[in-house]
Amino acid sequence: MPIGDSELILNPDGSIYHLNLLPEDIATTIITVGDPNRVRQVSKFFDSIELQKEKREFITHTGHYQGKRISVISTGIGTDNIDIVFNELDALANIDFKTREVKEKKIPLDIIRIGTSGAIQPDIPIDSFVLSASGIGLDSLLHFYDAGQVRNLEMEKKLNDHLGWKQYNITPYAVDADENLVEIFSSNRIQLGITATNSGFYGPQGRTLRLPLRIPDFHDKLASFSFGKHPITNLEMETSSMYGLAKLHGHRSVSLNVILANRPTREFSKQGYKSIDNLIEYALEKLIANT
Ligand SMILES: O=P(O)(O)O[C@H]1O[C@H](CO)[C@@H](O)[C@H]1O
Ligand SMILES: O=c1cc[nH]c(=O)[nH]1
Repeated sequence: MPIGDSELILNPDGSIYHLNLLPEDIATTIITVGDPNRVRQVSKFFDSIELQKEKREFITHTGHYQGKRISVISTGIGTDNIDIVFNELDALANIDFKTREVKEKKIPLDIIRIGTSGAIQPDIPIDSFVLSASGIGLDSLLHFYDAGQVRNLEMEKKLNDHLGWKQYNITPYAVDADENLVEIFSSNRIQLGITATNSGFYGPQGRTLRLPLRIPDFHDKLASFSFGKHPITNLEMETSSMYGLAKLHGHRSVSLNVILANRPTREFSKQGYKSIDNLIEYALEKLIANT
């Protein structure tokens, strides 16, 4: 049955509603960044840029880097935006916009986040890199999808028992990164860890400026949890939902983050742009060497 006009929304030029893109505009390798200005920071490394489009906070550049076609797209902040970006990217790849039917032969995408984050372990240096082996969702996005088959239910159970946050109506979900992409982007330059994703930057990451917080031992509870080889290392706002929605759609996803803040030591990077540049170069190098 064709997907209705109110569900798959196309603009008058045939492009998808929020991303403003046509199916041919995207590569199958996609870098996502939160900050729209970071799109330029990535594409400045490309040998050529064939397409630049934007709408709202969603800027896309598609080009070639050492012979590989790559798209870089800004998601803006938060898992609510990840819901839009991942559903619309999948639609671009796997729904026929003319018939409004899901295509029989699916195209898998590789989606790599180059983001920024705050460490919750004191020994993770500012400006270092963390690769999220798993994402823990303190947000609620994945609870709206039938996602049991892609969640790490064993980790979820152990985590929920450890946190005891049902009293605050918080029931985290957990999803692992794509194993092959973890291998491709691993090296001694990047630390693997479990990333906790939440729906805000202040209270939801245990920050207080003027408002008192409800969970007094928020960081300690998260930082004292580990599963398998990794503790929870860092907090940011996209990874858990990326992993969930990528897996549900049959895509591969991995999240790489520069540590800009160390919450226990209360430090913040003084060279954020440069450190992000370093992670972009690292990610592009790994992409070319391995895919
Ligand atoms: O730098 P980006 O990729 O946006 O990532 C981090 O920075 C934003 C908050 O400042 C959130 O999106 C968080 O996940
Ligand atoms: O502490 C931080 C730093 C960057 N991004 C976040 O979401 N949190």
